[in-house]
Amino acid sequence: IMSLLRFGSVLLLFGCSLGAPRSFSVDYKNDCFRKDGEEFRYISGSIHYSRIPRVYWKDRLLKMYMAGLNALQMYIPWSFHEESPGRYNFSGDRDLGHFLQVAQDVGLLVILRPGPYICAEWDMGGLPAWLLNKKDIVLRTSDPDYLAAVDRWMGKLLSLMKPYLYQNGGPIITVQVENEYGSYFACDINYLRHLYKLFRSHLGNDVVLFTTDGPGISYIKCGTIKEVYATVDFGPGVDVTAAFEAQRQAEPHGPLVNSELYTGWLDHWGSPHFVLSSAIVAKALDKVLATGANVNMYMFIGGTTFGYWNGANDPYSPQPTSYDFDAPLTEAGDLTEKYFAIREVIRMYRKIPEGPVPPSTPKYAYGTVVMKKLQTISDALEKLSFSGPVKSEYPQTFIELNQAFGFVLYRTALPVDCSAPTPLSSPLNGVHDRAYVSVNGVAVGILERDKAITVNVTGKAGSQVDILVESMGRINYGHNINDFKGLVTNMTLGNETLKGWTMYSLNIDEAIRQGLLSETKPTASPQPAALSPPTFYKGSFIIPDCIPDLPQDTYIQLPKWRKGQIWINGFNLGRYWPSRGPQVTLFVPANILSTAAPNNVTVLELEEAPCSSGPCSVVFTATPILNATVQSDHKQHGRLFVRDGFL
Ligand SMILES: CCCCNC(=S)N1C[C@H](O)[C@@H](O)[C@@H](O)[C@H]1CO
Repeated sequence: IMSLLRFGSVLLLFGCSLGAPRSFSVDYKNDCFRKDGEEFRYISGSIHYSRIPRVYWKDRLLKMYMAGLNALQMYIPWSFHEESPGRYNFSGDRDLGHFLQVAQDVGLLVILRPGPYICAEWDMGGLPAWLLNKKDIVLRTSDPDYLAAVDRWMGKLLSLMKPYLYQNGGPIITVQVENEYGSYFACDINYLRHLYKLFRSHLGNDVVLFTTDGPGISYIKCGTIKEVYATVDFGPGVDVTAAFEAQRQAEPHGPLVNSELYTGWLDHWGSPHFVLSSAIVAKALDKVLATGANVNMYMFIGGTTFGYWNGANDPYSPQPTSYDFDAPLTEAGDLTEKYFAIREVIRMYRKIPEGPVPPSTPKYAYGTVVMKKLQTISDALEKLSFSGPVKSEYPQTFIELNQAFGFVLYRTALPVDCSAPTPLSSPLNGVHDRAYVSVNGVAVGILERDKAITVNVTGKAGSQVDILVESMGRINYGHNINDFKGLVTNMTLGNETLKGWTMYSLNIDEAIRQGLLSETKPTASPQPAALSPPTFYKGSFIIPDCIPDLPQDTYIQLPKWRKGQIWINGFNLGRYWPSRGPQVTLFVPANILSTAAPNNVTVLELEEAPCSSGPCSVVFTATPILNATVQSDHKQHGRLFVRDGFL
């Protein structure tokens, strides 16, 4: 008997139990989930590992656990892990397995949302841009080329996920198929059925699969199949009873689930920063929990969309670098009044863990860093274009030039003398998404998708016309997610179509990593101009290693700069656009800073840096600014105020 007891205790030590095997299922009889045979309700929060540095995953997850959550909900952005076909990346900040292990160590179960499409204000809703190599691909359908890529990706991903299923000893209790498919135009039930069979083939028959759709029959009709448990999502202000009645139309029995109770909302460049009061969120959470329903709060922490990863809404409206979402934990993981208000609501429904909540991280104001002018994009072409120039009669798109993100330089020449200002246009609004136009190295204007399709140019025949085109992020929701970038239609000068193009695919990130950009000899004090050709600037600062606790998190602000991209020690921090707002500062996580060497700051200013009137600088401050006044030329999104019922 002693040896049996000893053996049993060893098994328990390793999380096995001599009793019933680990199980998680839907109990249709009692309208609930069951975990290991016991009734179970999840109170969950969304966190995107792809928007938080790996070093901070445990801090954020602990804060979520201490708020009283028993689960987290996470997306897997396909493009984050397969940037080109067959080249997978699951390391460092993309180490999915490590994130799942930390979640389990902290004591959080996992609601996995692997897509293949995820929306999430992520470029093309998480779908990799290289799918657009097939120009007429119909994404999120039974398109054979799309499904072949999905089968390969899901074969790789779901095989990695299987050991992390709850039944197999891991934290994953449920897996979502697709994402709000009922909101998509295609309504291709065979596609959903294909995904169902694909998920079952890799994950087995035990794991609970579910779908999520808006709380209405119009969404549920095309978003659900009988083999997969249907859930709904809705924000504060939506009538809870009506929303769950909609779910009951698809699932007369089984647990009630709100998969996305919005705690805030997304931002767009040029629109006011969205905030939602703690009282509204707490009241909405209480109403949902009072029904006995399961709930996931979207977002519990939003984090940062680093690099070029952000998406856009349609009509074309790209989202900013910050994904703060006015969530209970700020972009930097700081505790807010909303965090504690939510915690008090949860306390009414389940025991809250005892003990200290990990504190907000200190922020350090490293101060001003003087910036020196480097080369313009046009001057540095041979350093930036690793693949060299491509010539063709008509402009090619980013994808045709084998580029997914960032910038491409399109070069041509004036075919005739333009002594009078002559319109250079994209008559079909084909600049995707913003273009910076120079003639013989002099900036002459900006073209912008849906906003500005013409600039006037002058110059002699043969003058060099440089058009730097910037992708601002692919549409991630709705009919037009197959969002090609670059000059996607022809350009005209006057009434003539411009022909004879030389295009440079630019790998700026690699050029900066290799330190290829050089300073330029200071020219005679340039006249202050309203616009300059896209130009690099560089500065550096030392963080002394004798100050305890440094480096710490910080924010970077660029006073009087207009729009561009920032790299710190080669890490692509994201886009800045203080001239449009609402975001003015960018979060700088401590892990990209160093006390062992000077910290290099590289800025690509696309419009005009405040450097012509003397030394220019950037500033590292301790406080974020996400709600600056914005240009009011931006309309809000109907769906935002209609579907999600915000007050
Ligand atoms: C303006 C249209 C927004 C569409 N997206 C909506 S409703 N959302 C639902 C979607 O499932 C989620 O990924 C997020 O994209 C969320 C908004 O944060």
